[in-house]
Amino acid sequence: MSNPASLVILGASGDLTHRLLLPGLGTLLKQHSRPDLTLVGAAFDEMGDEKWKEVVQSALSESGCPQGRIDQILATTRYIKIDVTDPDELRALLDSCPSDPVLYFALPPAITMKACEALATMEVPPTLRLGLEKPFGADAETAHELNQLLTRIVPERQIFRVDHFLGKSTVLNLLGLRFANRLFEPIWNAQNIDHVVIVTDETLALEGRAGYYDKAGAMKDMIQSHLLLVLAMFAMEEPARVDELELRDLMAHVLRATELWSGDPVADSRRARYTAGRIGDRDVPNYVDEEGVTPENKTETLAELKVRVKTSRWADVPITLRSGKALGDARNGITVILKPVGHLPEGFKNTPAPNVISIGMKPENIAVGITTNAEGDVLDLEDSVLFTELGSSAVRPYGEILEGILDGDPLLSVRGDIAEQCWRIISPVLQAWQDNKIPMDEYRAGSSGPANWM
Ligand SMILES: NC(=O)C1=CN([C@@H]2O[C@H](COP(=O)(O)OP(=O)(O)OC[C@H]3O[C@@H](n4cnc5c(N)ncnc54)[C@H](OP(=O)(O)O)[C@@H]3O)[C@@H](O)[C@H]2O)C=CC1
Ligand SMILES: O=C1O[C@H](COP(=O)(O)O)[C@@H](O)[C@H](O)[C@H]1O
Repeated sequence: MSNPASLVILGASGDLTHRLLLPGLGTLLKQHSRPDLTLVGAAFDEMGDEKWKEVVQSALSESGCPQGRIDQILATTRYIKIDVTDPDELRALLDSCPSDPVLYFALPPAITMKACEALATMEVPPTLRLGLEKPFGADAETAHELNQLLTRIVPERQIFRVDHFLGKSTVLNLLGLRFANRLFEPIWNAQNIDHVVIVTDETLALEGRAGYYDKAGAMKDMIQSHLLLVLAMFAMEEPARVDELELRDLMAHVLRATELWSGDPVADSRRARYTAGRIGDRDVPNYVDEEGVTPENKTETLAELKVRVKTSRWADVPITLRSGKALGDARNGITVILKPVGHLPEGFKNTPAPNVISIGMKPENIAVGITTNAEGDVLDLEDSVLFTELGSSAVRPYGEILEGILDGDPLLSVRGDIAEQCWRIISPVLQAWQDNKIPMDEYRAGSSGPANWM
């Protein structure tokens, strides 16, 4: 049985709310009825209760939530027009919640900061929980300030820094794959792994999100948060038990040891921006011509970063993190390229390619490349793949994340020091980019990236 809670989505008219948050909630409600959950939508927009209910109905039914449970939510949900930076309006919003409030900040980071400053000036309900979207702050300094500000509002246990990649089943599966198999953990180290690549290439372009994205860019939007956390899960030492304290300590340990590969941001990072092109049957405009974009912001839509984890397990293993938008093919996952075998017996007709382990995040799967003899020829080597599709979790990543917040379980939320470490790692790169030390390359929308990156 769940506790009564009022889930207040600040930024209810935004892209995140209708595209990921509400559908995630729908998958959660499909699994577990939460009769005591009240949903409140709040934003600047004038949309009103009726339009909000349409948004909720459409997003929850798209996720397969049974109509009976949708009706339960629709019976009490309402929409409030608010400027979240105004303390009086926030106060009134909190006072109107019928049960323990959970404020979910689906807002641009600068607005989240202002809303938290407003909250810090008032007395809040002692049970108030805060769910904060990424990017957490806008740089290392503001992330630190935000952490300090938040602890003036509620204790750390009531702060949920959201990173929905931690709710993805393949990311969680890194634990099972490594620590519940004899096969993988013994080779999960610099003695056996040559290099690692973690990629999220999207075919989505800006999708009307200039207000947020043009101030963030690929490095802050994806690498600073999601991909560094995936790296932390990928590279962590073995936990004694799977709980919040162990996992978050071990993730922090990896991130504290993570540095730019050579220490020089000019050598260890690249950035690029898409120009007009075609993706499938969609024409995509030049990024700088997209509505709401300020070309002077010099926002990158594709970023790459090369790092190392300075522990004996990972010494000298280059790890590349890459993420971009408007690319021709979606790629989403971790590729682990193993070293060649120590010694290959003489006589084989060919040299085997290195074994590759691919952990797909979307779709979720694991592929292990192996080399065997070709049929009927003991000396001819050929490559094949052992492949398993991971059954996608019935609850989508945002459903998992919301479940943690509603149940008060911080396992899948990002601890404050971890968020700050992620910023520390990319800070020299952001500085070098700001100082124009690294060129802004270009790639055609629908291509696989800049020609000089191949
Ligand atoms: N979209 C995505 O795919 C993902 C987004 N996120 C994160 O979610 C956050 C929001 O992103 P996204 O939804 O894309 O952004 P949008 O620009 O689409 O939405 C921002 C929302 O904030 C509201 N807002 C802005 N200022 C105020 C204010 N002063 N008072 C009240 N409401 C305000 C807007 O209201 P109005 O429209 O009425 O002005 C709108 O509802 C970002 O931190 C982003 O990183 C995380 C994962 C995925
Ligand atoms: O956080 C974000 O993630 C989405 C990609 O998430 P996925 O679960 O669909 O892979 C990305 O499109 C968006 O720009 C970013 O803010």
